Amino acid sequence: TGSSRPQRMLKAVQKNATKGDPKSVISAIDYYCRHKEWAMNVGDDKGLILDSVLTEVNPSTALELGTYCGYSSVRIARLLSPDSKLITIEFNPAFAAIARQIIAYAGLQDKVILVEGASGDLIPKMKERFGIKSFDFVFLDHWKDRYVPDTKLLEDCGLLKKGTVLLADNVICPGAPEYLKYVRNNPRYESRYYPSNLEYTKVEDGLEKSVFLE
Ligand SMILES: C[C@H](C[C@H]1O[C@@H](n2cnc3c(N)ncnc32)[C@H](O)[C@@H]1O)NC(=O)c1cc(-c2ccc(F)cc2)cc(O)c1O
Ligand SMILES: [Mg+2]
Repeated sequence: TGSSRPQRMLKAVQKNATKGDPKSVISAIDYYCRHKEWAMNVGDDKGLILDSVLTEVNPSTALELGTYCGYSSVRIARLLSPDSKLITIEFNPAFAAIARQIIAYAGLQDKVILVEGASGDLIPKMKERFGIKSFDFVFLDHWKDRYVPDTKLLEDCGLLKKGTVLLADNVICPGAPEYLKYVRNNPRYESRYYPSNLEYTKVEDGLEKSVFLE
């Protein structure tokens, strides 16, 4: 059987990026996905918005839901300060295996804890397993109909604190209409939409940033 798209993406990183250089890993993936084979990374355009929100928040503990191949894990971890950590959750073992290799190639394995499993099962275990009191930043990029249940789960597990920033990908394409309704009509959140485009295309998409106020 042939290779998979994630395997080809990893090959492109190993061929075109410099080991230990996160910026070159990001560029190698963006080049490959724009010119060779599309893939569902947050991408370079929305990536710049992710970078600016991260720089503003400067989180000590960050959570990512939906690692895929680790592109946004590398984007996030490269901007974390020395003792900060990113926990990223991915339930597809094949994707997780590629992501581990891409994160390691970027030299960021000490800042990223990749956990294999479903967000709904793992979020309630964050405190006991990883000693997390609360998250400063959450990047939602997994199944779009899990954004609302998992946000409620994070609230119920006491993993959000005053000022925690949630940043959600794909709120227009593929779309997360229930999530937009939830955060925009909820007095416990202050939300703002950042217009952009679906990764590597001209299709409209954007990120929704929601600050937890409770
Ligand atoms: C959902 C995927 C991203 C990953 O999330 C993991 N996952 C899921 N649910 C869970 C869980 N509950 N717990 C842990 N991991 C979990 C999965 O295995 C994928 O690897 N992302 C997308 O589907 C996605 C799709 C598009 C897209 C847009 C236009 C098109 F024409 C076609 C596709 C764009 C994007 O930017 C995406 O992000
Ligand atoms: Mg996405």
